[in-house]
Amino acid sequence: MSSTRTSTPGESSLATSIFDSKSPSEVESFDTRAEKWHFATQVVAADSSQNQYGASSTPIFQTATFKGMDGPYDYTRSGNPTRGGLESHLARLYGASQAFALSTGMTCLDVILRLVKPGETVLAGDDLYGGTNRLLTYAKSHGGVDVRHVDTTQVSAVLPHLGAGNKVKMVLLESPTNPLLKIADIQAVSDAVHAANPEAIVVVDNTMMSPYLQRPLELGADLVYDSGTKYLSGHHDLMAGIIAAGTPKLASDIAWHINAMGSGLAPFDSFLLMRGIKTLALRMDKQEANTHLVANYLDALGFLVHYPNLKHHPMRDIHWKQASGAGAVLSFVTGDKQLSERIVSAARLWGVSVSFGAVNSLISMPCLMSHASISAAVRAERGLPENLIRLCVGIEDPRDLLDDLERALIIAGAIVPAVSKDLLTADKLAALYKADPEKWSLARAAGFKRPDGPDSLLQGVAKGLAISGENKTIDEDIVVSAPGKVILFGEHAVVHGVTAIATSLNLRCFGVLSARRDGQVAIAAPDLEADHAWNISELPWDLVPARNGTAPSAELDAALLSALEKIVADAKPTKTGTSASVAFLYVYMEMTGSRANALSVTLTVSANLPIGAGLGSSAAFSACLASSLLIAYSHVAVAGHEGVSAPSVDLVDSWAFLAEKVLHGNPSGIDNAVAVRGGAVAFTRAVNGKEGGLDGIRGFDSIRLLLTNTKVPRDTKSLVAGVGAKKIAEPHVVNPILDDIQAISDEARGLLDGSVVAERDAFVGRLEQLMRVNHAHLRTLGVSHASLEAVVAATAAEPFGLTTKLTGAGGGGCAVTLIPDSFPADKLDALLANLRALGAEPHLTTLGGPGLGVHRGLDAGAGAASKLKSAGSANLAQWSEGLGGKWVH
Ligand SMILES: Nc1ncnc2c1ncn2[C@@H]1O[C@H](COP(=O)(O)OP(=O)(O)OP(=O)(O)O)[C@@H](O)[C@H]1O
Ligand SMILES: C[C@@](O)(CCO)CC(=O)[O-]
Repeated sequence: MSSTRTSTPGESSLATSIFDSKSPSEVESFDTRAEKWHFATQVVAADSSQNQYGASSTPIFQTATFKGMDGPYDYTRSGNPTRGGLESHLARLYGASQAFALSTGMTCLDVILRLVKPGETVLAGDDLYGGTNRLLTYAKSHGGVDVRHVDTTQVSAVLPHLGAGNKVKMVLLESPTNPLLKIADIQAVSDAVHAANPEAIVVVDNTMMSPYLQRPLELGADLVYDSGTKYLSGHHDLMAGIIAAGTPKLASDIAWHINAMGSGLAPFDSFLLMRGIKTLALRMDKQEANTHLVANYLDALGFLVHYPNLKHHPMRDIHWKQASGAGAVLSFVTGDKQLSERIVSAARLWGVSVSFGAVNSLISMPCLMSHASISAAVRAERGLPENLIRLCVGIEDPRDLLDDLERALIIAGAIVPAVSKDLLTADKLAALYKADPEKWSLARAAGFKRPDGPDSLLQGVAKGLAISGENKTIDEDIVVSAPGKVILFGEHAVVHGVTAIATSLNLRCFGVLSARRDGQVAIAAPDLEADHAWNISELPWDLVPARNGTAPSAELDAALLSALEKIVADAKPTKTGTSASVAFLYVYMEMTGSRANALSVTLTVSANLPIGAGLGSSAAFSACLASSLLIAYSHVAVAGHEGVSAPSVDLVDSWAFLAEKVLHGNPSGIDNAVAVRGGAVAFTRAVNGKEGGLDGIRGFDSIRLLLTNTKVPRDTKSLVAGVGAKKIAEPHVVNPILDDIQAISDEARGLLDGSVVAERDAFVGRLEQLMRVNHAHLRTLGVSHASLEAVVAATAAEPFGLTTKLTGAGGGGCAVTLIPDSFPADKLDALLANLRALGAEPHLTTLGGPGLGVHRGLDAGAGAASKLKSAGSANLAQWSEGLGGKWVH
């Protein structure tokens, strides 16, 4: 830092200050010590210890006038102790003879330009802030100043203007420039200017760097100004400008003008600025680290990025010679102005705002915003691309910043998933971020590419926004399937945090997501006699909740849900068709995010599962819906003939759960967990701070179960809600039941997984006993039904003596009967006949089996969707065989 420093803080102000009471030796000791401190210490160590009450932060002297004739202050325009304290502090930070705090950065330039007389020349850069340009133009038109714009980032472009006869009084530099981040060699230009004319002054607008990263007075400049609104304050809650003068002569000239014009900073703003400055180094470090990640990410995606830390920056070496950091502003070119506009308007976390330097991140298009006052022709002449986007990076978590930026780029059509790349799972990305944030940012970029092809960009843009009226769609059919489930113990109780035991079923729902090219999205569910299409442009996209990353929101959005219920009701579907359509549109819209990202597709679904019978038909449907859309949007990759990876399974589960929430209101998540993962599980929902969990169990396949559909239709949503209401109204009845069902599930789990060893007969006998008690509890909870009790009675009657329990939501639907190993076939036939006579439909169904299935290697032209639509639920196995290829799980 310069050795020209203030001997007392007060001297740096226009007037002497309250610090005058300090003895020279005290002041010396502070300054001598401060000399050795690093910048991050100096910004904090404002020397305010000597004010009259020993206030540890500079007090606000909110007064216009001061009493008396011979005191150090008389009028705040000329001097104020709060401003004086700030200015002393700033003088140290800039290594200046004196520093001045003014009302704005532009006021600083206005004051500085007053040092130039009519007829004298000002050389200014050609990549300047719009406001700077405006003021210079005024000086030219009204002040008779010869303003010339040259490329000040090339010393050779400056030299020809310095010869005799040019009357160059001032050379105005910005480095890095705004917004193209070009670099001027401050030292080389200063040397050249001073060699040509010792009277000429070099002025540097240092706003992009702040004195933390660059101190131009040390490089030979004469005056520095800085918009204090930016990094110095850091919070966009005040406006200020700073002038730091390298010599007493310049300081006294500047002081004269400030006093004459009255442009000094007000006391309250001086106080705020002082407060902001103390965290300058801390903020800048974090903002810069974030900017490196964003710059790397955009660079790796193939955008032309301007940022002095990137290896390809043409003047990187000069920058690092004169500055200790690359700052927190970058700009990049997309190649298309409308594309840039869409990116900017799709950003959510990045605020669309002019200015920079605040702790929050901002995105802008300079040509439309900060540089709009420069005419389009001049912008073009100076090489400022209209599509340039400027990012001013804040202190947020970089994971959120990249998430938001990535989402904006996708929505705008600027990048598309690089499907050929192995997509990193969320877990791997999280680990990578922890280990090496830079690698993490590059790995994220590797998941995407810019749209390629002959008219790559324009095509991508058109696709991205569907401007051509043609929505994006998928390249080939996506075919999926998922099983239903049987709950053996714990239904309903599981909603309230009790463990339930369930297994998958060999009955499944099948789904085909197929392409459309008419700007519509559709569902065809022949089992429900539902076949509906909606115009994508007419869906309520403005209601889609903002979301981070690929996971769904935790809660349903009431506004979106009710809007979709209304839209679906207008199509007048059947009751089941209504709920399926609403669930489909809800998941589709939330996953898509915005209209620009929407795929025009049809989901065709059909199941050989009875619907609304307690066997998890809704969860199987939800899993098909979630997985096919996740594959379509490339959030889930199915590589070769391998199944879906574990993290992708979790992702499908979370989206299937979202659909279940639409269908069931308050589901526990057990049905979708089984539909997606298959096999048998012990599932505990995380509620009321209790930890949830999901464990696979074996042992189900060793027992024979008979499933009987009472064919009495019911609605899971209202049955679940009924138990919830009872729990609130009669906790003394419901809570002990829940505790007992927990004990039942615990014991059953032990028996099934073999951790409780029992003889076979005792094992079956105990399971039957547990089923009886569990069924009685469900009856008390009010979810049994006469039709279910009839099945219980028919199976218990002599000569059968079997145990039956309702399964799933109850209220009708299915019952499950345990068939002991020794139960004879003829008796079983007789039992089936009795059940049929009751009007029920008994099935000896195989339990267990795979979860989510994805079909690979579909025969071209298989017409999977139309065949599924017409197959009929009894013929789905045949339909599946006719697809060619194979299922992977
Ligand atoms: N084959 C299908 N096609 C389209 N939608 C279906 C299909 N099967 C189920 N659904 C959706 O799931 C809903 C049925 O859900 P419900 O929860 O009432 O029954 P369930 O899932 O069979 O029973 P439980 O939840 O007790 O196991 C239907 O109204 C429909 O919205
Ligand atoms: C009744 C219930 O426990 C099972 C429905 O299959 C509800 C749920 O867990 O979401």
